Amino acid sequence: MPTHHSLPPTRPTTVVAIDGPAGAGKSTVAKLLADRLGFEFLDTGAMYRCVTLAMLRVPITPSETNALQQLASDLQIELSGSVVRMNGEDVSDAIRTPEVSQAIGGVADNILVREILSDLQRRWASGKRVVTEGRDQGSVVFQDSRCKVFLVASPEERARRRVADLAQRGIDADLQSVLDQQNARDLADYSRPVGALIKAPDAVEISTDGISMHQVVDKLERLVQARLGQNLSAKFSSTKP
Ligand SMILES: Nc1ncnc2c1ncn2[C@@H]1O[C@H](COP(=O)(O)OP(=O)(O)O)[C@@H](O)[C@H]1O
Ligand SMILES: Nc1ccn([C@@H]2O[C@H](COP(=O)(O)OP(=O)(O)O)[C@@H](O)[C@H]2O)c(=O)n1
Repeated sequence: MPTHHSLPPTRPTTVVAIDGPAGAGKSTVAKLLADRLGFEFLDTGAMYRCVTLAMLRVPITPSETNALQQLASDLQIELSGSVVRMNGEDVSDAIRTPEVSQAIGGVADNILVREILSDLQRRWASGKRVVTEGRDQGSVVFQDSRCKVFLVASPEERARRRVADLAQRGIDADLQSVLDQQNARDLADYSRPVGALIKAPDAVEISTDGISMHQVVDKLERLVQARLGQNLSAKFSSTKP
């Protein structure tokens, strides 16, 4: 039986939590910030997207709550950088179709699914330095984080970005229908009883309207330095020759 002294030292978990509505720029800036800091990047929306894709493939509906919860707890989700694997299959592109975005609300509303995925997120981050992004990272999953950001942009700007994003991936989408779908998702995200999109009281709100993603990352880096300065210098001193 291992003694207390033979157990490996547990590294503290350091989390920068970024929340905000769809298209605010969370995943773009979270990835860039993680690269700059030497942190890992956690895209929690990808987990909700995996459960939704699996649900559509069976197919079952969100109203089949027991089957949906069983599906979520049986699903093996692996996130590594920008690559997303579901039961070993690379689904990095398949989870980002408009069909998945449209069906995701019923999955994200399920309280037990949220618990399963929140638990997976905490285990994934355990002992790491992480920039995470989603809807409930600062308010629920990583409430203890000392660095929380609430990223926003106007609905029109977010929809324009999403259309450009889809076009780059060869998906032709019309601005008004993207805006309509986005409004429906915003409403669901802001109003769900558990895990609703909400600015944590200790989060800093940053608007990405009219500023480049690099300017946003500069702001975030300054915030991280101010809030986590000591933890960061620990990293730099440990990597010195
Ligand atoms: N500050 C910014 N200015 C302009 N476009 C941006 C900015 N930040 C992100 N984008 C673009 O907006 C789109 C949506 O960003 P994304 O990071 O996917 O948002 P979210 O993760 O919040 O849904 C991407 O195409 C991205 O390149
Ligand atoms: N932590 C999270 C992350 C995503 N989600 C849900 O998953 C959906 C897709 O998340 P996403 O981050 O991939 O979406 P985009 O903002 O990239 O469009 C959101 O609209 C939420 O309904 C959630 O409920 N909680």
